[in-house]
Amino acid sequence: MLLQIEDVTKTYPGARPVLQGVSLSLDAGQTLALTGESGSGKSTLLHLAGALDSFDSGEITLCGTPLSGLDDTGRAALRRSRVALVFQQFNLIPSLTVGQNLSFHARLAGRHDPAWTHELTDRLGLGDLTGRYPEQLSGGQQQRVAIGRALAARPDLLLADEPTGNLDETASAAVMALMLDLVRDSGTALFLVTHSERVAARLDLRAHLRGGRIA
Ligand SMILES: Nc1ncnc2c1ncn2[C@@H]1O[C@H](COP(=O)(O)OP(=O)(O)OP(=O)(O)O)[C@@H](O)[C@H]1O
Repeated sequence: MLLQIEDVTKTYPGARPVLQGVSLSLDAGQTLALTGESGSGKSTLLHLAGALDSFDSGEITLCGTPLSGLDDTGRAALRRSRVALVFQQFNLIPSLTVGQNLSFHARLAGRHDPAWTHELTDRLGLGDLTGRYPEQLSGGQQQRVAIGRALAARPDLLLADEPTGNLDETASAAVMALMLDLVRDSGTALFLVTHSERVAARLDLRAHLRGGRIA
């Protein structure tokens, strides 16, 4: 099991509980779509799964490591070696070219593989854009760079929070199709937060959050 979430609860200070006993699991290479109304806790759960934040009770085991026993430093180390993230905001580094952005995280993690980065660049249709800066790209192109950057380090788990939320329908469909092809071919597991039933239907597993639980 790559990711196991067991009876997890989470309350932000001064607020009512967001997650109230959530359990789900994901095998290596599996894809999971998480849906739920706005404010139901989808991003919160995704952040917990990626060791980005702490939780109150229950357990999350990522790549065999129970997260409850880790402090911020331990969580950061696990994240760097195993997890990649793609958000609605593309979060590219503005002062780096497309080519430099693509290899940035893989280099940081000591896992830069030029042949794989080259393949990603080609398959994402970014070959002619590697010398440009993020501000010189369309939204769809920027998100393709963000996906390439995320997968360049060959993570075990890709966490994607509404990755096509800022794109129009055509760009959104193209980016989603590329992301799904790439995660399947590279054996990366995908935990995807989406509002789209059509996208959710294409993944292996589905979970729906309601009232702080998986419905
Ligand atoms: N850092 C925080 N501090 C306090 N409350 C927070 C924090 N982050 C989220 N919340 C609250 O927790 C609840 C769940 O938020 P979350 O972002 O996980 O929902 P979501 O399902 O991803 O929503 P959306 O679909 O609108 O992005 C909301 O009521 C939100 O206001």
